[in-house]
Amino acid sequence: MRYGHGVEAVRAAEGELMARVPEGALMQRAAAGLAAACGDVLGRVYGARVVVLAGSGSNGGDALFAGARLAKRGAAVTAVLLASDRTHEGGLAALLAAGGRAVHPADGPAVITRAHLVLDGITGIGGKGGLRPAAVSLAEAAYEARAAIVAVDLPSGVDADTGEVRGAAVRADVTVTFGTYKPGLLIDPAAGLAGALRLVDIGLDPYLGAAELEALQHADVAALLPDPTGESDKYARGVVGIAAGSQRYPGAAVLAVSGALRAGAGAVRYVGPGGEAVLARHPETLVSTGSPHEAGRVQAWVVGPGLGDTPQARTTVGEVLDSDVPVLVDADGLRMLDPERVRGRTAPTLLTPHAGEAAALLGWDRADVEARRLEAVRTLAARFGATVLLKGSTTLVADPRDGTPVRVNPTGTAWLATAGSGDVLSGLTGSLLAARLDPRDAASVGAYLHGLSARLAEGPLSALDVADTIPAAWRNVRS
Ligand SMILES: NC(=O)C1=CN([C@@H]2O[C@H](COP(=O)(O)OP(=O)(O)OC[C@H]3O[C@@H](n4cnc5c(N)ncnc54)[C@H](OP(=O)(O)O)[C@@H]3O)[C@@H](O)[C@H]2O)[C@@H](O)CC1
Ligand SMILES: Nc1ncnc2c1ncn2[C@@H]1O[C@H](COP(=O)(O)OP(=O)(O)O)[C@@H](O)[C@H]1O
Ligand SMILES: [K+]
Repeated sequence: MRYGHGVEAVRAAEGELMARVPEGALMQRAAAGLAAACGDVLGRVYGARVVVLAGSGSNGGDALFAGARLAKRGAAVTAVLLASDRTHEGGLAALLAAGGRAVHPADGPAVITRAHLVLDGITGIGGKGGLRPAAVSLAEAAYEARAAIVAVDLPSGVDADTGEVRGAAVRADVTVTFGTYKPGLLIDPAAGLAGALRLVDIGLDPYLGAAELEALQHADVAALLPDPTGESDKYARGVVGIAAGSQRYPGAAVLAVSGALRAGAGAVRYVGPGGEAVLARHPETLVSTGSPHEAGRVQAWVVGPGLGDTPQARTTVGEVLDSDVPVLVDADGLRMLDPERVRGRTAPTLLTPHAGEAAALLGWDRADVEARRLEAVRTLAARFGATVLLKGSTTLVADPRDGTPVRVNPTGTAWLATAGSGDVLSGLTGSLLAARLDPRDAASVGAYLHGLSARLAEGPLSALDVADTIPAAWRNVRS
């Protein structure tokens, strides 16, 4: 598991640790890890041209001390001092003593153009808002130069706690972060500016407290995957009911059923007008045309994909919500969903909106949901008393229980932004719910396998390709 903590938790942990170690020790640990990472990026430190963009805080201090270490190893290091009267004194002295030099920001672009590596030490967890004008031109010069850009702790200009980017920000190739991952490194749009992540242990772990975010890794997913045992029959493995599709969108039914069948359901019951299309593709499906409560016993329901917005669709959603098994509500099922109705359910509910659907449920603009995903997903979970999986370039899963870390999905590719891939996710996740995974686990394992399937499919893909690659993703996680 990868854990993430917000700025307050990091500052508190740093405070406790600093009281136990000699002054400056933490910064030296950070700088040592940073210099080692720069060495790896450069390949050869001796003779390399390195530029340190040094802001006025400790982030600049880290970068200057790392610059000093690189200078001692034979790099030509130039620091651009963004606030020359407030530069970290110890860091600057160390750099100068190691043979580095310092220049005014006006001279920055010229040295950046010739650099092999630019260290972004403008702001870290103390940064507020986007980059200020003097820093913007340096960040642009770095982006245009051929240098590798290594961000110190965070790409400067992003919001460490939320992943928001409210103005100009550094676009890094690598971010070397200290002690723990910050939310802004894991959640888009900021995460998209961080490049490859590298965590340096500075000894904070014992003081960090409960995580705010978690990202499952292969081993965590492997431990959660439901495998049939020798005793299992199809009912024990879980029967999933799918109420999806319409005359107009029968494909959504096929896709949701595909996702469910590929994710190990013992059986799939399909209810709705898409039965013919479903059977043509998946003859193993148990199809009925009546209403959900006439369909036979299931261990979980998926309702919504391609359902349309008719009175019949509403009745279907209502009936499914009346059931006493876990329910996943997606797409059209999310229209006009009543929070009290969802809160009143006796079994868990999992909502899987994309940003547009989340915006409609929240009464926000879609752009605000995309900019403030963490807040959006938490607000929805609290309002509906349900687990919420918010889809998009970063998929998040929030649980209504207080203090439960939000899960961030680390897999996926932008190729997933293809019509119908969300329908596959709903079927896949429904199967996991039917296999009796807790809704938060079902949602995060579902998103993980979905994203991994898309990656394994490599390149352009259709929604059915994603479904067809789920078994390969399952094996990949197990291997
Ligand atoms: N504490 C520890 O033990 C350890 C901390 N560590 C390191 O310290 C970092 C945190 O350091 P920090 O608290 O000094 O804040 P930091 O990120 O440097 O930024 C604050 C400065 O930036 C300025 N500034 C703000 N916004 C700005 C903007 N938009 N554009 C430009 N400038 C802006 C602001 O100036 P002001 O607003 O006062 O003008 C202020 O001076 C942390 O990320 C990690 O790298 C590691 O060494 C491990 C041990
Ligand atoms: N830029 C992106 N990067 C990664 N995954 C994405 C991106 N955009 C969308 N996705 C994923 O693609 C899927 C699209 O689902 P959805 O929006 O419901 O589409 P549809 O309704 O067409 O099925 C979701 O799993 C979502 O997380
Ligand atoms: K930085």
